[in-house]
Amino acid sequence: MKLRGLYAVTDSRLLAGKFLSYVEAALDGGVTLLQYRDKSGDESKRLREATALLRLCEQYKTRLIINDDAEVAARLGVGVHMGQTDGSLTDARALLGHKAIVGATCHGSLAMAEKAKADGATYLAFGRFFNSTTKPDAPAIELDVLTQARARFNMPIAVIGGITLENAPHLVEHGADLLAVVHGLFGAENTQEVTRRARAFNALLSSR
Ligand SMILES: Cc1ncc(COP(=O)(O)OP(=O)(O)O)c(N)n1
Ligand SMILES: Cc1ncsc1CCOP(=O)(O)O
Ligand SMILES: [Mg+2]
Repeated sequence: MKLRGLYAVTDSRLLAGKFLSYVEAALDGGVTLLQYRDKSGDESKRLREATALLRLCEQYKTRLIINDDAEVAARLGVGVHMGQTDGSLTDARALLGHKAIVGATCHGSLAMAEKAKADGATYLAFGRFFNSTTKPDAPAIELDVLTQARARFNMPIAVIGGITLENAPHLVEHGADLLAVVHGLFGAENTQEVTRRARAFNALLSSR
């Protein structure tokens, strides 16, 4: 599967009061994958918001990914992103079927990436590469991991953590396919700026 471009990741706190308008602005600028990431633990809210995002994604022909929760992904017929403590990747793959996008957090570990590949991951996610206001405590990793991963894996590689339009070119040069971004995309003053940033992130990946 060819997966390359901007991977927009939502954040319920950052997007409070402007959730759908900011997501639609990003979709308008071009989004390869949209991840619904909500850590509130409010299940009915999660299902309601994810359903609203699915409608928008259908309109813009974008693939929706649910963070952490393979059951919700199965209910909606979309993909899932699984962290190291979010349950079994093999089970998620079995639940969602062979066509679904199943992403896996590998932090900075090639061994985790090998296992994720063997367990049926669609893409491998590495990070955090830079300081992140969204998840400051995520383990920091070096750019060198990306170089090694690119040389070893012939499958889509997502990168995450403090990515901005200024630092993203380094990640693309080192082999990233998907730029997974929260604050660097949605931490904008207005919807026009979100759209401009989405276009600019995509331009970094389309020129190579
Ligand atoms: C694309 C992408 N990469 C990594 C993560 C982080 O997943 P995880 O380690 O499970 O942490 P949380 O996001 O659940 O806090 C991600 N969500 N997306
Ligand atoms: C979920 C996650 N995992 C590692 S860093 C991160 C947060 C990404 O958000 P931001 O792009 O704002 O740093
Ligand atoms: Mg998780």
